Amino acid sequence: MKTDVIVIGSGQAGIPLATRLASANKNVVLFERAALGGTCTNYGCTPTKTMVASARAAHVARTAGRLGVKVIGVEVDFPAVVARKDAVVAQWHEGIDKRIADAGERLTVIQSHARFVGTKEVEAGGKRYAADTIILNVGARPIVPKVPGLEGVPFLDNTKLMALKALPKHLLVLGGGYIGCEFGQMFRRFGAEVTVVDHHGHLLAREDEEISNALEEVFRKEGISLQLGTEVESARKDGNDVVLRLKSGKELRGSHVLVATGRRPNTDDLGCDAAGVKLDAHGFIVIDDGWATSVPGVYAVGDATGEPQFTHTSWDDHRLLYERLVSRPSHGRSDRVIPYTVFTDPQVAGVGATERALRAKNVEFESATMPFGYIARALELDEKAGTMKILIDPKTEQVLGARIVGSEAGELIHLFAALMQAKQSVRAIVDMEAVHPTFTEGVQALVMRLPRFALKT
Ligand SMILES: Cc1cc2nc3c(=O)[nH]c(=O)nc-3n(C[C@H](O)[C@H](O)[C@H](O)COP(=O)(O)OP(=O)(O)OC[C@H]3O[C@@H](n4cnc5c(N)ncnc54)[C@H](O)[C@@H]3O)c2cc1C
Ligand SMILES: NC(=O)c1ccc[n+]([C@@H]2O[C@H](COP(=O)([O-])OP(=O)(O)OC[C@H]3O[C@@H](n4cnc5c(N)ncnc54)[C@H](O)[C@@H]3O)[C@@H](O)[C@H]2O)c1
Repeated sequence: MKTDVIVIGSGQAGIPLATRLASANKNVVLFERAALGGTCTNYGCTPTKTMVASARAAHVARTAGRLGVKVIGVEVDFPAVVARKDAVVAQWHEGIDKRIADAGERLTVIQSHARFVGTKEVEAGGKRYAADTIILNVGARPIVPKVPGLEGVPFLDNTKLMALKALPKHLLVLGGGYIGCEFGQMFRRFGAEVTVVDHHGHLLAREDEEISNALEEVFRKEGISLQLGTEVESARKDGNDVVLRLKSGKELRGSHVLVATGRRPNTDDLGCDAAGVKLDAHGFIVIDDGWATSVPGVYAVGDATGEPQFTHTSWDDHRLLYERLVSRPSHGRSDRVIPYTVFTDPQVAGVGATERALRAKNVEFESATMPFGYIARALELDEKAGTMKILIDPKTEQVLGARIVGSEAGELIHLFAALMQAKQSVRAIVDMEAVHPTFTEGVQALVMRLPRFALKT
């Protein structure tokens, strides 16, 4: 069958590209081998942030005494938490189904695995489909680290953990990155014992030390055990327990293990060789600044490209690639800033470079830091944990990087992201009147800690 456009994968870029192209009178075939909506909707952002909200409610109730409110007997109804999560995911599915229906007859959705059998030809469900334009939005899946014995214990990934019917007694988390931190704190707040193990010396290894430290302090206070800078040598099952043996000889015993050690692209079963689509050494699809692969007319978007693995990045890939496909000018991958947020409590949000990265490249910078607890709003709400950091270019006053660990950090970081995208001086934040009492006042105070913006006598 010949069509105008083939989209493989219904992730954060695949569905909007397929539906918008169909609405623009292209005949589109969208292939999806699992649930429509991909990782974010089914096993990622939507379910986790829904469950994080329940975990926070439990935490706020348990600690309400600090605000002079007595709460007696906080109990987490884990099946109810899971049911609420499933209901929110179902609500998203309704939205996806409507969007696909609204795209009309030009869009055909085929629930099947698709793989290349030629340059511009794919096979799915025993049939062949060809198109001049093919878009790959195949996403990624968990990496299973080479730990002897791990394959033999029934370890969990993010999908399996969220499908549990009962709360684990003691969750061992392998990996202290995004998933390890979000799930680790969430399950601790639900009432499980939690131990996080990472071979790096800090949680969120890519961050500057003081950023990781701020989160580690909170985790330790909440009773999460951190085993950092240590290798897991082997794993084994012992009765109902799972045991991780560390290189030091120490053994960690838990009821369940979550593996959260990064995600690899879903390209090993895509038949890229048959098409001549080039992959890098880790299996990521090699693309140019305009999402074009090594085969003219074949594009790739989202997690499988090796760009930062975020929903907003994949969605933005769709927005910018669509403009190119309909011959409207658009900027490329390199001309955008990508903010991010780890949805722990406090959140950890960032944009641009870390100090470590700037130093490694010998880039000149000025920096300022400020504890989050200095903010009036933080004091009033008793949300004092965290810290903030800004790095600017001394010549242009533009932001090179910013990090916020604190309440609503994921909202606040956009102040810096917008300035960076507009390539404007951070002076705008000094000159802006910030409403009192808001967290944004604290962001302004952070910027005014840079000596050039300090109040003068
Ligand atoms: C637990 C967790 C929490 C997360 N939380 C956040 C968050 O809070 N914020 C954020 O920005 N990001 C978050 N992410 C990351 C985010 O989910 C992804 O970056 C996002 O979903 C983008 O994915 P994508 O569009 O590249 O592809 P995906 O959404 O992964 O979709 C790819 C689709 O392609 C299908 N597919 C693959 N190969 C084939 C094939 N050959 N044929 C047919 N179909 C195929 C797959 O079944 C899948 O449905 C989280 C991820 C996880 C795992
Ligand atoms: N809030 C969000 O935006 C969000 C939430 C969840 C996931 N995600 C995305 O999903 C991606 C994958 O998340 P992730 O947490 O799996 O990966 P990650 O890259 O964030 O963290 C993986 C961690 O595992 C550690 N690690 C790797 N191998 C190990 C081993 N053998 N033993 C011990 N530790 C080991 C690494 O040092 C690292 O700290 C993230 O990078 C992110 O892009 C985003």
